[in-house]
Amino acid sequence: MVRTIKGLLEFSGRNKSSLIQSFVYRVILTICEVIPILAIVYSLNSMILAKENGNQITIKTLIGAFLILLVGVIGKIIFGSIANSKAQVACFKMCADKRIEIGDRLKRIPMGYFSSNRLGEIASAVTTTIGDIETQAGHILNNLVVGVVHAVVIAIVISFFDWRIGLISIGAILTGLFVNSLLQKKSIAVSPKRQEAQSGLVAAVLEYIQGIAVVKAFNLGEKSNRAVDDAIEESRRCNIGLEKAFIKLIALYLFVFKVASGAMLMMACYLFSGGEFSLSNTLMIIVSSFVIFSQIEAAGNSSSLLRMMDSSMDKVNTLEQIPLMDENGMDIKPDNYDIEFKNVSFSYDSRKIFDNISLSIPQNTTAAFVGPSGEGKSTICNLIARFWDVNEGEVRLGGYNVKEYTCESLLNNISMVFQNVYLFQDTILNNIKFGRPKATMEEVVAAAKKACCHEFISNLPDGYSTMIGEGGCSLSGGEKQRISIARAILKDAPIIILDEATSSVDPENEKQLRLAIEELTRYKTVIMIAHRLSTVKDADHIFVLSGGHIVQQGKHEKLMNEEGIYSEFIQARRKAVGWSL
Ligand SMILES: Nc1ncnc2c1ncn2[C@@H]1O[C@H](COP(=O)(O)OP(=O)(O)OP(=O)(O)O)[C@@H](O)[C@H]1O
Repeated sequence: MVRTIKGLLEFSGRNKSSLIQSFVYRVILTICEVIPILAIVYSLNSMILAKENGNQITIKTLIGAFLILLVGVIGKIIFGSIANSKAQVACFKMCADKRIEIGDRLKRIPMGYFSSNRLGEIASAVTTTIGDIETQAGHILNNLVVGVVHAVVIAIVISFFDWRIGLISIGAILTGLFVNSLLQKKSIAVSPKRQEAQSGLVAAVLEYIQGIAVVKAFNLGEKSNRAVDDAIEESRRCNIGLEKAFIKLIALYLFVFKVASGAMLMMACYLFSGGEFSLSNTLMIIVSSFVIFSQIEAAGNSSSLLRMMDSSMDKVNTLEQIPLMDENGMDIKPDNYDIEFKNVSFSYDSRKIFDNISLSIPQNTTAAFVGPSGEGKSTICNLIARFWDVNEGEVRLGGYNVKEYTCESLLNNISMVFQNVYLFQDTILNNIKFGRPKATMEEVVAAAKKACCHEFISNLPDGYSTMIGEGGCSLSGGEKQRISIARAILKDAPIIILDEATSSVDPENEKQLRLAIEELTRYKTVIMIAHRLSTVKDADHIFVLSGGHIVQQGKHEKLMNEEGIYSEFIQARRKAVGWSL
């Protein structure tokens, strides 16, 4: 428990003091909960004393007892609500901070980290795992703190009346805590399995949703459902396993306190019958024996969740320990935008893509990469933007190795327009402003006009405020492309990486797309994966990739006059299935 409290305080970051305050208020609240017992003792004593003297209990005594009771109740309400709100607000803030921290971190880790399994892991960590901590951390820890403090305070009070009954209650608390530690040990074994199952479930559901179009097109309903069904089954099995693992120990935990309550009660009666205990003390112990363990018993259920929270925090913390690519990066503003590959070798895991390639792209020129499918054209772009790190050699931008930049200062220089455009579930305005969040409406409209999308946006019912579906699914391919170009125009970065769309668009859309690209690439350094002969022909420099090397390079005319795969391809274009031009 102490370990979890320490872990939670570390996890809470800047909300640590609110969390500590909530614990302190909980302790005061617990003391307030003991006060009514004092009121009972006070009234019983007065009642018995009055009876012995043949008198009636006075109004003054009753008011006194009532006031003691009132102090306890008011204290409980005030400190309980402060403690609850402090703990809950601290948990919400701490989890919001964690989600933002993880989001920031994800931008700065290599793309290699994001395999499909990891997507499930990350998604479940950010949603369900942090969600568990958010909703449960405050309650679990408060229940435990209240449970233990409540029992200890009453045990101390009882010890003043009779040390033997005090010993029974303290012995029960210690035994209960021991059983509790067994419970947590058990939990160490089963909680990570449950979390693994949770990640697997999220990964399976994500994959199912992402591939829903293929599932429908190929009528794979049953087959693909099986993966989700299996993940649900595994998650169910782990959840039930978790419960089963705890059932016996929780029963033992409750048994200890029930037996102790009984023993306290019997002991009080025994001492009363032997004349060692007054009636009022006996009644007080009887009342206390019912109250003393009520909170710590309730805390027993929470304690089984303690380890679950522990492993939730561990899981989130591991995400925070992924090494950042730009830990030692500097905020660099280069003087020029020349791009250079110096003896670069690169592999995805064991699959080698480039073997010692060198190339240079002077600023304000257009470089086109062509070659058969899978030869590494997109990979060139990924290396320039440092989505991946080279294995050997250097990629340089403006005279600096891309590894010397912070990710942010490197990407400030680059706009990327992908073939598969992704638009966020937000307004068109915000999707364009993604390129420069502080842009004014006039600047957004100017960019949209240059990208030839102002007209169709203006014709939408809500214009720029029109909401688009996740992934931009309510717009046509050409419209999405032009919005992504508007976004890049607004960013106005000096380097443009352009993966030209291969999908055929109608002539009107194609004309608009070409105009938009012309606007985007004017006076810029352009790296393009070209799919159309017309764009390749105009490039200042063409690089032909094959077999992990640059097999040819130069202008279109030069390459056409050389023997090699470029001219062969152009001449026998119809045969060259799979080429990107
Ligand atoms: N994240 C990745 N992990 C492992 N292998 C990858 C990854 N991305 C690409 N590859 C592989 O690296 C090779 C080069 O991929 P890349 O996308 O750069 O080729 P490309 O020339 O752009 O292909 P295309 O013209 O078909 O788009 C391919 O064989 C591809 O399967």
